[in-house]
Amino acid sequence: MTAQDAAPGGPGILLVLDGWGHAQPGADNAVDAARTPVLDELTRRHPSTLADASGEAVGLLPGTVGNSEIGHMVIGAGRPLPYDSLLVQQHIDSGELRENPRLVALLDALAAGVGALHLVGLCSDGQIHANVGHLSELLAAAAARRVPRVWIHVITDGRDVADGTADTYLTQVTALAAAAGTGQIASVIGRGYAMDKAGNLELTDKAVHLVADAVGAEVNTASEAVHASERGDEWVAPSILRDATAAGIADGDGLVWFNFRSDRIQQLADRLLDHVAATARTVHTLSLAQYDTRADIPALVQRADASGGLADELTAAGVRSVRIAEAEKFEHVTYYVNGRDSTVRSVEEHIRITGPGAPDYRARPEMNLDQVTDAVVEAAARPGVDLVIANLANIDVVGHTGDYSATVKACEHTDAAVARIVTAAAQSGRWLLLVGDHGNAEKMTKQAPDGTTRPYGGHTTHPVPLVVVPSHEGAGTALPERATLADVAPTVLHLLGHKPGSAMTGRPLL
Ligand SMILES: O=C(O)[C@@H](CO)OP(=O)(O)O
Ligand SMILES: [Mn+2]
Ligand SMILES: [Mn+2]
Repeated sequence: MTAQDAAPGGPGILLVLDGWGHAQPGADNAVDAARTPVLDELTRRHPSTLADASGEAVGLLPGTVGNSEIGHMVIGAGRPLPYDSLLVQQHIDSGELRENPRLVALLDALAAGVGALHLVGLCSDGQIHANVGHLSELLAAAAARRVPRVWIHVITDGRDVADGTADTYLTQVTALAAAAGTGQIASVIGRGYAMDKAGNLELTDKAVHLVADAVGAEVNTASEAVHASERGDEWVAPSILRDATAAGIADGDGLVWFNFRSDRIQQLADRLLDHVAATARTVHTLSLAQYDTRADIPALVQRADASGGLADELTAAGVRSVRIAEAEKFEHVTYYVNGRDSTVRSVEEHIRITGPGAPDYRARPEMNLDQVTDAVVEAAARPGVDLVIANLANIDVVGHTGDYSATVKACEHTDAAVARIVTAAAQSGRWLLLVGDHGNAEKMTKQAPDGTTRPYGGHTTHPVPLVVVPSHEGAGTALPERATLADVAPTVLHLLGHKPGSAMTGRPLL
């Protein structure tokens, strides 16, 4: 890319409002109900549109809700990327998974050595971290290779799907095992313990000792464990089935992780493998899709290449960017926007805001938003910074509590933060592009399989608002009626005065 390619452009701010989706006004639309005068005014006064952030528009299976990983990867890549859930499903549908040489070798070794197979993963069809449907293929493969014993370690959800649905998924797991002719639920634990990603190792260790050593509350049935939970499906206590107290990992066993997303299972995977090795056991382990673990876990399905996006184009053009988010979403504005690349490039500065976490954000919908906003305002004031890329986590993270009023507050806190950022942009002659990464807070209830309407803190297939606030009044033409997240990077490059990257299929929206 050379200077003469440059269109007129200048410095700016790319601001991702996580979980900021668009839907018609309604009783469960917290985004619409919240008092957000600044966002309302920006959307009214400046070029804005709706961007598709789910399904095939971003590289997911049709009808699949968006998620932060693919959302930020596509925002950075400027093109849809086949996501791990899609690649795994294709591998299953083609029959390749069942014949995958790595899987066959593991299963045959267990059959020959009479070792047990442990299957560990989130059991729901939320399609953000896992799909319980993938379990059936693994069970079928184990049955076909005559593995003598298959233990299923269930992680319950309540976050990607409506809370209070874990029992339904347990029934589904039991049915899948019966259909495959192999597999038995050995343990049950909530994702709050097993899928912590914030370094709360006391939570992770409960899952480690449950799966590795069969240490947990003894229950007669998995349902008993679910119904005993006082904090919903996400926090089902670590429980071991009475007829599976021998289900700990024995030397020579095999273990397949069936979450296709790494970020919330990798802490458990590393911790469990360390523990097993430290107790003189060898476990042969595979993951359905690639993990970012310290341990080298061979994957059955490889990731799509996500290079050639914004990070590469900014580096090539010498455009300096500052990345800012609080811990919950820090990897999103660095690793994922950069195409699953943890390199801190010479033109990048990464600022991770830490502050008091809260196991329950209902009580703290503001999270660490003030500190994040301070950092954005400070970076925007620096002339040497061409681009600020920041994520405001509140609408999504508080949305995941499923608590409508807390989520309304999260939207209102976000609006106040946007007000400060708009002022900072104007004072430093910057344009500002605001966009959601997927929907969440615009739909806070969902019908459960039993027909009841329940609180829902999960993601949606709704489009997300995309607003371009020009660097000076009067600039900025109308945007197309509809866009996708793949158009964000080409638009950011255009606003900076550069052409889209050659690998980008999205287009500049103005
Ligand atoms: O919290 C998470 O891990 C998922 C929901 O399970 O949300 P997001 O994709 O926004 O990170
Ligand atoms: Mn998100
Ligand atoms: Mn989310």
